[in-house]
Amino acid sequence: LRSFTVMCLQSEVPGSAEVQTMRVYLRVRPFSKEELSDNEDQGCVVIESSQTVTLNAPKGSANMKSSEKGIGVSLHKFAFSQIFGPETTQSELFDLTVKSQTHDFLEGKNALIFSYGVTNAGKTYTIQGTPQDPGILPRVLDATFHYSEGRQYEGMDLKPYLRNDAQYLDPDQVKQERSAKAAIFASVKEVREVFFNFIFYLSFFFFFPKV
Ligand SMILES: Nc1ncnc2c1ncn2[C@@H]1O[C@H](COP(=O)(O)OP(=O)(O)OP(=O)(O)O)[C@@H](O)[C@H]1O
Repeated sequence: LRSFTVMCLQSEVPGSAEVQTMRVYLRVRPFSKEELSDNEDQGCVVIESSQTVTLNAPKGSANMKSSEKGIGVSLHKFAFSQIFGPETTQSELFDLTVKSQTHDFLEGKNALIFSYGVTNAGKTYTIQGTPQDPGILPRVLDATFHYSEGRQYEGMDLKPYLRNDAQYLDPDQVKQERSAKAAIFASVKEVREVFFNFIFYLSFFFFFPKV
């Protein structure tokens, strides 16, 4: 059964260090034309309700063979926070799963999202998507940039520190930072001028080699 992806979403509960919430979603992708022509659609994944699914072992599979011999069962029922069928669009999936967590994340709460499934299940399509049909990641980035519009800190007295922290600078430190920045820009300008002069002389000799 190569046609489904499981997506887990774990987020922090405000005001509690210990209690964690985890939601597990199932997405069943449509069969491709090649899979349909290979008769892979055997009704193995049956969505019973928005939260329960029944999996029937495919014909000829080890699971089916052992159940025919009376060992084990060929039918399994699973429950999920929510199940999304093959008709679900990228935007519907985002709106119904990650959207509210994105808002919480932007307000400072931690969240973890991961997808799980066998090869060809649709993990990349779900997380990354295509330029025409973006997945969760570009949609979260889009929401993040929209959220940060008009919220940028205009002051110059904050400096990134380590991986995810910032230091406040006093007025003297701000002055030092400004002069260090000016020195960097001046050296870049100098390098650029030397480079352009070099290109100019090179093209001059190329066009007038005998001068
Ligand atoms: N919901 C969907 N609608 C339409 N096509 C889909 C959907 N999900 C996946 N596909 C298509 O199914 C194929 C397999 O999907 P994808 O590459 O995302 O699988 P994967 O789980 O990332 O595989 P792998 O683990 O091998 O990288 C791709 O051609 C993809 O475009």
